[in-house]
Amino acid sequence: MSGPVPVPGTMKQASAAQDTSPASPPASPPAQPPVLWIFGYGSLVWRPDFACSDSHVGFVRGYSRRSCQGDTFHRGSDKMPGRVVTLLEDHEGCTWGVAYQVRDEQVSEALKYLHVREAELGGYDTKEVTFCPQDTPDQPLKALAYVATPQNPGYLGPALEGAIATQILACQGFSGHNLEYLLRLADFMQLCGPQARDEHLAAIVDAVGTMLPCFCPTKQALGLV
Ligand SMILES: N[C@@H](CCC(=O)N[C@@H](CS)C(=O)NCC(=O)O)C(=O)O
Repeated sequence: MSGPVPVPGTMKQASAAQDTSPASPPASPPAQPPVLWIFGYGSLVWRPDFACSDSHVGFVRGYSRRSCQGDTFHRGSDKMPGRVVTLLEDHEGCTWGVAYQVRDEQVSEALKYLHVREAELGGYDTKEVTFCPQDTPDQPLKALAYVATPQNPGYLGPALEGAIATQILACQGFSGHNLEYLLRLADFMQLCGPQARDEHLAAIVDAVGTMLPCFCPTKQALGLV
């Protein structure tokens, strides 16, 4: 369901010397569904940046959100990779986010955009998940999620929340500071309500809060009073 659509004319043509049978017509690009749901659980919850026809807040079961993916473009650099989130399979896990409905021409536009933003620049791959809208959890939807697996070169793996907070505070990239990424996601989770609490995310935010005075000393600490 994802990945670049082959561009007609770039397919390998059979050479005349080797093959006298008439060339088969070029394969048409893979058919894309007229309606597709895309599940966002990181920056996509607050910056989807693609046109959609509908969206719902909700959750996917069987996965936990973890800050395990390194990011050397959007929120970090090659020397100082930031930390962004991915989904880890977890039988007892539940991750809240937003599902966006794209229709008709929106489908190819969204997939083309997300392939660059998520796959090429972020190291994410696509995975089908079952999304439960907050208001109708008994009417689940199949959705496409972008997941950074341990096999991708940018994967950093788990770390203690204090170490993750230190890394986030020190990193920024093309899309902004890594702290903005964390706090905007935390803001979204606040809006989802207490039933959506993400202990991992909350622990990182708490750790950042204990470290910020070191980064933002008070006037007293600066001897200005
Ligand atoms: N795929 C997850 C995570 C997406 C994510 O955070 N991807 C990074 C790529 S490394 C991104 O798009 N960052 C844009 C930004 O930080 O503004 C989602 O569904 O939200």
